[in-house]
Amino acid sequence: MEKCVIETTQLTKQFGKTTVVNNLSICINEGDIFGFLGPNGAGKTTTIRMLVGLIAPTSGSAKILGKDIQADFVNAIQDVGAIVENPELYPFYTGRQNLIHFAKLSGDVDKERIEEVIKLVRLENRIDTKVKTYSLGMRQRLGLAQALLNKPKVLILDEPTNGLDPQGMKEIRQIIGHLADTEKITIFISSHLLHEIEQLCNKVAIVSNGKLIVQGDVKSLLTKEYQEVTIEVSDSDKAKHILKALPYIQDVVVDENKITVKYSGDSVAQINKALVLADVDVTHLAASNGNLEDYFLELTGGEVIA
Ligand SMILES: Nc1ncnc2c1ncn2[C@@H]1O[C@H](COP(=O)(O)OP(=O)(O)OP(=O)(O)O)[C@@H](O)[C@H]1O
Repeated sequence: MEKCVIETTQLTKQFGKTTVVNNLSICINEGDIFGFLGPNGAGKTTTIRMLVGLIAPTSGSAKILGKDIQADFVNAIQDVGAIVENPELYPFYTGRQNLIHFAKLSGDVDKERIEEVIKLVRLENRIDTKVKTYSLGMRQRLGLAQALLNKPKVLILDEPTNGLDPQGMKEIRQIIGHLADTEKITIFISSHLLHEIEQLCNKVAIVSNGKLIVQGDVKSLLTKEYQEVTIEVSDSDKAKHILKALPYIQDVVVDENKITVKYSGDSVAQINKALVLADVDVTHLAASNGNLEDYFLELTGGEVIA
């Protein structure tokens, strides 16, 4: 079996009588972009705080590159870069001055590495302006640059796109994807956004109420076997009859003049064509994501993941 770069074994954290992380056992392999997915309050941040040694587990253990976080903290953490909560940055320094400051603190970071990380997070254009003028996305990218200074083999990121607009989210996703590809960094990323994990990660663990629900390949766990489209038509009874006869249709549900169709493959155009050829006017046609969210509700026992 492949070795785990990050491994938790029955990791548990209780605050008073409340169990926030409950017997969590997960394994992240080298080169994974691993999504740690769960609704707000599922215990993601608490897990990450244990992974980076900010708090101690109540029981169980966590290892990074085979080294135990509790028993061998300094060695376990030496190849880890992390952003937990908001990165601490100095607003009256420029981005570059912040990086120089953090490089000095960590000791053995040379000037070339500072230039490299600026490029990796795509902040070349704004690196010499003060951080107080940065957008949230730019601050996150500077935080990421700081986490990269020591050339980590493992990056642990707690909701790095939280609060960003869609463009800012996309930039962070692109940067993270690029880091995994070119720098060969294994990445652990928490999120409550299903679509984000779907777009970015190859592996996923889904947590709810501190418990692992399932872990595995994103493709096999999150990708639907069928797609869904809603159609509005002039004659829904006739449309239903026609659609049900088509080989790639899995299900047809009629609600007045609105029809929800589950279909396999790439057949929206064919669905449209079949209806039009049978003289059914299609007044509206829209792809929907309904099932994925339904699937999640099922998995998390009714808790919504956006
Ligand atoms: N120090 C603490 N003392 C008591 N309860 C805590 C503490 N830290 C976290 N909790 C509780 O543990 C639960 C899980 O919190 P955690 O922040 O780990 O969840 P999360 O999945 O990261 O969600 P979010 O995205 O909302 O931060 C929450 O109910 C929270 O109130």
